[in-house]
Amino acid sequence: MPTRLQPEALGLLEHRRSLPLRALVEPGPDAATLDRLLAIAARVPDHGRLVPWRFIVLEGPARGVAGDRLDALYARRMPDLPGEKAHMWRDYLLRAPVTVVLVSRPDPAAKIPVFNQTLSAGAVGMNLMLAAEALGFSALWLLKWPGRDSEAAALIGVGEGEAVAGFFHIGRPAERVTDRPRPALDQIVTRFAP
Ligand SMILES: Cc1cc2nc3c(=O)[nH]c(=O)nc-3n(C[C@H](O)[C@H](O)[C@H](O)COP(=O)(O)O)c2cc1C
Repeated sequence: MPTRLQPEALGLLEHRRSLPLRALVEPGPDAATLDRLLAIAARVPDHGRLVPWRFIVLEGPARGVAGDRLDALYARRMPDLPGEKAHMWRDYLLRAPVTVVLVSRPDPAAKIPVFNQTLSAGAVGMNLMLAAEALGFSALWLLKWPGRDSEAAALIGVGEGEAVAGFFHIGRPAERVTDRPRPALDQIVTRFAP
């Protein structure tokens, strides 16, 4: 088959970069667009077709409710928390119009190694980033305390045996940012020379 370049796809792959949370603004994706975005995100290599990942969508007022619950737990954990941080997780979750929590749920009893299953979740994350961009949005992949603490993660519906692979904050891009340094190929590529 002849090679067919896809310039738009290449442009996206060669120039995409993350924006800061403050630059992800309303309007977020509507329900149909978010479904499309998640369907694209889920189109990844998946050894054994185990679907070892899932999504939890935080949108609308549910973001604030989730944030309040996280703030309450955070305050219990940190009795000396300064007053100005009392609502930090609420503020965090209300920044972007939509946040998708990507949950990794490898099956340890499966024949497929857990590592393979975990890598598949990472692939979902990157696909989600690219899908957001292709649909006219921008996404930021973060994994802060609410995703790393199992009790906090449970407050937003993450179960036992599951782990948060990332919070994907999605919105319209309100800023342009210059690229960050990328690794030089000679630092990361070697050729096996027997
Ligand atoms: C699993 C994962 C977790 C991350 N968590 C954070 C985070 O908590 N805070 C942060 O500043 N950046 C975090 N990052 C990095 C940002 O997502 C962002 O990608 C990076 O700063 C810029 O990359 P890009 O412009 O190439 O997309 C994380 C990245 C990954 C893959």
